[in-house]
Amino acid sequence: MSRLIVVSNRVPVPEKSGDAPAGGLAVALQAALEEHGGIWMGWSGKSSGTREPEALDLKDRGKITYALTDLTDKDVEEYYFGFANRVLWPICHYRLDLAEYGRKEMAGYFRVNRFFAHRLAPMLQPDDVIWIHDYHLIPLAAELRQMGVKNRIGFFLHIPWPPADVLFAMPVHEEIMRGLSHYDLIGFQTDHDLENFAGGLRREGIGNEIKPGRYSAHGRIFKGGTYGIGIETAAFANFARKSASHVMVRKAAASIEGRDLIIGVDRLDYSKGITQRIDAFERFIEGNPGQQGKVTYLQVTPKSRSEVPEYEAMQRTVAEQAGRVNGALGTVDWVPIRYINRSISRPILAGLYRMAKVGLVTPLRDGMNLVAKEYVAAQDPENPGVLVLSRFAGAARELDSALLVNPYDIEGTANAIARALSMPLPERQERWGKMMDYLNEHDVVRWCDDFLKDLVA
Ligand SMILES: O=P(O)(O)OC[C@H]1O[C@H](O[C@H]2O[C@H](CO)[C@@H](O)[C@H](O)[C@H]2O)[C@H](O)[C@@H](O)[C@@H]1O
Ligand SMILES: O=c1ccn([C@@H]2O[C@H](COP(=O)(O)OP(=O)(O)O)[C@@H](O)[C@H]2O)c(=O)[nH]1
Repeated sequence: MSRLIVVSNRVPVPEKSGDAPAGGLAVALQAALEEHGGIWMGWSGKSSGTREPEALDLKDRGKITYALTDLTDKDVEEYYFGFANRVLWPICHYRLDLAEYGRKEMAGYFRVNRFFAHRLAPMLQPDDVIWIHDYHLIPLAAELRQMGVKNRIGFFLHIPWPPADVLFAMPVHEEIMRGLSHYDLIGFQTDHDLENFAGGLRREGIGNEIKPGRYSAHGRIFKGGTYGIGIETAAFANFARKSASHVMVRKAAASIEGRDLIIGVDRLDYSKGITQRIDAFERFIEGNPGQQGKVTYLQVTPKSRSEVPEYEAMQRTVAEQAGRVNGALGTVDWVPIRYINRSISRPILAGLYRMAKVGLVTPLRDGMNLVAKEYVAAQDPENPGVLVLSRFAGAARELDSALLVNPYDIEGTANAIARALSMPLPERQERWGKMMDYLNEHDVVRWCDDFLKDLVA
């Protein structure tokens, strides 16, 4: 394959060549970029204030060039917080009630995509393969095509794609759908997302599936497929084993004083179902008084997108709820919920996952949910914990040996927690073994290879 050009809103730039990347996606894409040579372009995460951003900041790391651009305050406000995270994010997570449309934000979104195209185009060579990631950058291919770029361009959506009736509530859905038709391959996390996309094309009368995996719309023919993102399974399992002796993990283990640990790890986001999960935990304790004082529920929840009002409001809601439940259920020597509002490093997280008897992953809607996969990979094969997983996470399409729950059903989730905590070892091992086999085979490197193979075919 020729050079690979990756574009995503956020770019994990290593400090120096050979540094360990921050997570699975970075590992896989950096490996692919190393192999073929290439560029990873995106937003620096910084603002240039009211001034036009300077030229791209280029950082060479081996065969990879990281190309970062600042955005103006107005861009960040309208493109990132405004349209991407207050319109596309809620719509794609089926939350029509939370979408806040504004002409200004929509214009800002398309303007920033044009700006990205103008910065990227001069660096392109005719046989480069371009891979664009996520909802922030849907119109980027259309902008590049407008400038005469004929390269193969693929797009992977990390979040869900909604059914037609939800999508059509978004005023600019036609432009968004048209934008997608400029790609050569569109990848979704699950078959449900792909079906929703095809349904939207049909319902709008703008296109259809002309043969399996091949679509026609807006006068273009393109491919669509399902590529559920994986993790670095073997590496994660390995460092979970080592993390057990990490000083912070040992301290955490000592502090729970032999109680069973239940763990939840999520960005503070309304899509993650955190309030319903706390309700379910409370219901579990109320329904199982014998568990009082015997379990600790650790909820790790770093703040996210705090400038968006819905996220800011959630900070208060979840903190108050955790406080209320602790007040109602706790005793002088037992705090049922430990609610942590900051990010924990992956090595420590891996050790905590391994210590936890139950991994509670109950989003109301999620593209994939890598935490679910990491929790499984981190388990001790001799004594694995149980994953309680929302049927509405993309991961549930793959990890069907988890205890699948409907997160809106508080009683059902409470029962699943009880069942997980009392599950006999042979059943735990059987369920875990099936999930681990799947994760070993479908790791993040395979995800990357599968997508790129189809893109260039
Ligand atoms: O960049 P932020 O605004 O701080 O948000 C963090 C990331 O959130 C989303 O993650 C999604 O991708 C995961 C990997 O494919 C998937 O498991 C998860 O279900 C999705 O929610 C977002 O898509 C990323 O672009 C953000 O960087
Ligand atoms: O304190 C934290 C919380 C989360 N994560 C990582 O953030 C990612 C979250 O990915 P996921 O797909 O579950 O959800 P997203 O936040 O992308 O919607 C996972 O790799 C977690 O290990 C982390 O490193 N520290």
